[in-house]
Amino acid sequence: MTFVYFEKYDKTLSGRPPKLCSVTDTSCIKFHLNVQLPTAKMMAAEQAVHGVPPSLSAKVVGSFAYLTVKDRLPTILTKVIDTIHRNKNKFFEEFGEEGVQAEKKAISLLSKLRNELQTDKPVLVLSDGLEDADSWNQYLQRQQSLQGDQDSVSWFKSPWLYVECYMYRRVMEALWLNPPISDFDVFNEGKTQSFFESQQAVVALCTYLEGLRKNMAELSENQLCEQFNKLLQVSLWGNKCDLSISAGQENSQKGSPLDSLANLRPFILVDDSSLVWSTLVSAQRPGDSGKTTSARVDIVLDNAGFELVTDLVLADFLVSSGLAREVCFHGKSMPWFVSDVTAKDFQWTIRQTMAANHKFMSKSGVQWQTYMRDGVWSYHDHPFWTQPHEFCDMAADAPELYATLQGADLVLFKGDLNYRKLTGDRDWDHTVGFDVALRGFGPAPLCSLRTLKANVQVGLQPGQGEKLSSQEPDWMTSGKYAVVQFYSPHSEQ
Ligand SMILES: O=P(O)(O)OC[C@@]1(O)O[C@H](CO)[C@@H](O)[C@@H]1O
Ligand SMILES: [Mn+2]
Repeated sequence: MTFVYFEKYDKTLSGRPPKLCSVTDTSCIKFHLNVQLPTAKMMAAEQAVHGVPPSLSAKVVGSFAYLTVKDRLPTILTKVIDTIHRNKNKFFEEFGEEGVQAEKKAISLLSKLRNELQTDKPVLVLSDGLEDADSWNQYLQRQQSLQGDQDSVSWFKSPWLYVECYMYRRVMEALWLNPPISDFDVFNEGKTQSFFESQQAVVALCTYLEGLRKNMAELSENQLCEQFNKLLQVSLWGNKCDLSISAGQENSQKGSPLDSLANLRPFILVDDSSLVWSTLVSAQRPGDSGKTTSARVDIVLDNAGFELVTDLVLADFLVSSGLAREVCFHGKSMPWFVSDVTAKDFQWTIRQTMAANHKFMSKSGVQWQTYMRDGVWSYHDHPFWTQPHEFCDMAADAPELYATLQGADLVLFKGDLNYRKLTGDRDWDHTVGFDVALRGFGPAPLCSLRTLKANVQVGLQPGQGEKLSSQEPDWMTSGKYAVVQFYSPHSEQ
């Protein structure tokens, strides 16, 4: 099991994570603040108390969590501050002096936040009166009782998943407390840029989709399955293009994504796509009027820009092939992890696709708008997706969302953050089963489509993780590897 990695001292704030070296090479440890190295004994104690491995945390000096909290999160906050400042004139034009005052106050709150983070201050209660504030405050209490009263819940001492989500919620607070700029999306520029920079790839995908739509009726079941696998993999690798991992730096798709699939195949560490396919096929049932009914597929979205287009293309294929009768998209209700999809991004992407100066791209956009209008597609943004909970908490803490997902025949979870929440962002042994790591979460058959960008990975073959660790110490965080990992609650009955 990999517990601790140490960072070679590196002052650069390059987007990609710095090189990691193994636990045995302690010469390069850089101590930060008063962070204590947890011993194997401490970790074992936590596991004994909670019955599960400990949460990944910045308290493990040199770990990816530590590097993220120490370097990447402050960089993201600095960019947020810079973006707000650069938009000062726009705020003045729109709202006059009030807009400029709001800009100043928001920046001052964000600088304070960055300082709290960098000096490992206690996590503060939220008092902005937003709908979800109570739930965040209850979660803070929960963390405090899990941690014991000795230390306050703080940026470097508490679970990484929690503090990282909390940072984005505090960015929301800084804007929300400052009308008239409350609904300014600080990450919007990066998301739209990622879309425009991927135009060539988007055109290639829409053109391919058009060809498929035309010939769909002639495809044999095998050919349909082959096309499904292709578009599933395009959506999988679309997850490489997120902006949070690169601290907001440009990260788009240039050439045709379909051409790279064969070369990328060896980097899929777990491929359960045949189980995803059989789930879709077995959801086809004879309906009342003699017509076959097919699956409802839910897609828990991750990033806007190119990744979202790959998801829409997959969803279009599912519906136009008849494999799905309905697709429900789940997105975020506030700007989140730099590049995640909000309702505005979702609508904007469809509108931009419609307005494109390319026949098949605009045709796809019109088709997607029609699916939305007719209710074949729908978009939902439950507040639970922007809370810090592990998904095993969903049934108790967001029962109505759990019930909604139970109505699906298949739920696709896109991206790394969703994987972290599915597995609780814990230091699992790599050979632990995905079903075990889900800890009871299973509203419906589900599949994670994720490129690896955080050091949690379960469901590998014995020795597979060790081999990768010895060859490429950053295999879990480089975005080079991916998984298509499936679980069905029905197969346990
Ligand atoms: O969910 P996504 O978009 O695939 O990735 C989000 C992400 O970049 O944010 C975190 C780093 O700050 C990592 O867990 C993860 O790699
Ligand atoms: Mn994301």
